[in-house]
Amino acid sequence: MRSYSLIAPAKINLYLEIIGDRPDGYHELAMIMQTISLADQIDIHAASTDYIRVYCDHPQVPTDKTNLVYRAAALMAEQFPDAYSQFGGVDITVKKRIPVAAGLAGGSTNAAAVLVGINLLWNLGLTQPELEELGATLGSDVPFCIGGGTAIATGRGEKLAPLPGLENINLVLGKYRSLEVSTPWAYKTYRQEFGSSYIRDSDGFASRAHAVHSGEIVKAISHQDTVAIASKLHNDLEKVVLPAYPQVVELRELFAQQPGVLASMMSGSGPSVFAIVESPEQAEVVKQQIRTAIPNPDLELFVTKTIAHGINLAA
Ligand SMILES: C[C@@](CO)(OP(=O)(O)O)[C@H](O)COP(=O)(O)OP(=O)(O)OC[C@H]1O[C@@H](n2ccc(N)nc2=O)[C@H](O)[C@@H]1O
Ligand SMILES: Nc1ncnc2c1ncn2[C@@H]1O[C@H](COP(=O)(O)OP(=O)(O)O)[C@@H](O)[C@H]1O
Repeated sequence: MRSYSLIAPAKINLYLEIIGDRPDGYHELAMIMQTISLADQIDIHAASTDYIRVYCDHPQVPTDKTNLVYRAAALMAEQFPDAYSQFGGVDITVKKRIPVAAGLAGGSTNAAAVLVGINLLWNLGLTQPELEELGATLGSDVPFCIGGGTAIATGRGEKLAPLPGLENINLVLGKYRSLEVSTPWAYKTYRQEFGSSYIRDSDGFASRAHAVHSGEIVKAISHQDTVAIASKLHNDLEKVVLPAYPQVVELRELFAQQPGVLASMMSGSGPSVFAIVESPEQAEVVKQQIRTAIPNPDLELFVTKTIAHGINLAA
């Protein structure tokens, strides 16, 4: 086949604990990652040229060499030069639905889809662990986005251990189009504000004196207990992002006040906020109530749910 269409779903973080800072400039994390049904579509075509070209319909997404999709294709070309010269270039179209710079891993899941798609297009036969290893060189969230589902991510986010998949947990997601949070800014600010509570060992690694504990939410996930999961949500990056973005605080509180909402929290480095809702019907009602309370068209709202897989071929 000379073209593939892939569905690239977003993620939320049900738990994000910053354990400490690392000598390589990253932070040591304990996260619980969860794939959701909100997704982009990535179409990959074998080109008649030997170029990598990226097309995208979203004004905030670059189509040059800085696009993670371009970087993923260039990585495959560099790693597999024989296949690149045999099969030629690729044209990649990104149909964006996932809000950009939102803490939903939009760029990372697009890159993951390109790795999976080119593996098929060039008949490379790479295994999922091999694709994950390549993905880690593009970004910390890329390995998770390949297989998706529910997983504990440690290290800088690239070391994965699967958890029992959570399907059909109902969510409402909100993001102000004009608000963007830079992930490097969020971590840098965290280091500046909370770095002093780290204990640094002789190798330069640091760990926080008072760690939170992911054990209880892991237990709740094993029991598929949505109410208990909702009561154990945690995100250390809220400590730096919420004070800088009062609109996000307001949205998070408004979500929490709606009937049927079990809990609300910011995802990743934000500024998207998600609410866990008891039923799909209530999720639609919550979306309407938020829209009535905040008629500002800058606020995008989505009804979505948890799913148990990552990158898939489009039907
Ligand atoms: C916060 C999270 C939570 O899932 O996601 P987003 O909110 O970006 O979706 C991730 O940790 C983001 O992962 P990702 O967006 O892939 O980050 P990368 O490209 O690897 O790193 C971007 C920058 O963030 C900082 N960074 C990232 C990961 C990490 N464990 N420690 C860090 O300090 C570093 O400054 C790095 O240069
Ligand atoms: N394929 C892509 N999709 C979205 N953003 C991209 C992509 N490639 C590069 N970017 C850039 O990456 C930045 C982070 O976007 P995104 O990956 O959506 O957010 P986050 O890291 O918060 O999950 C944006 O500023 C955007 O311009």
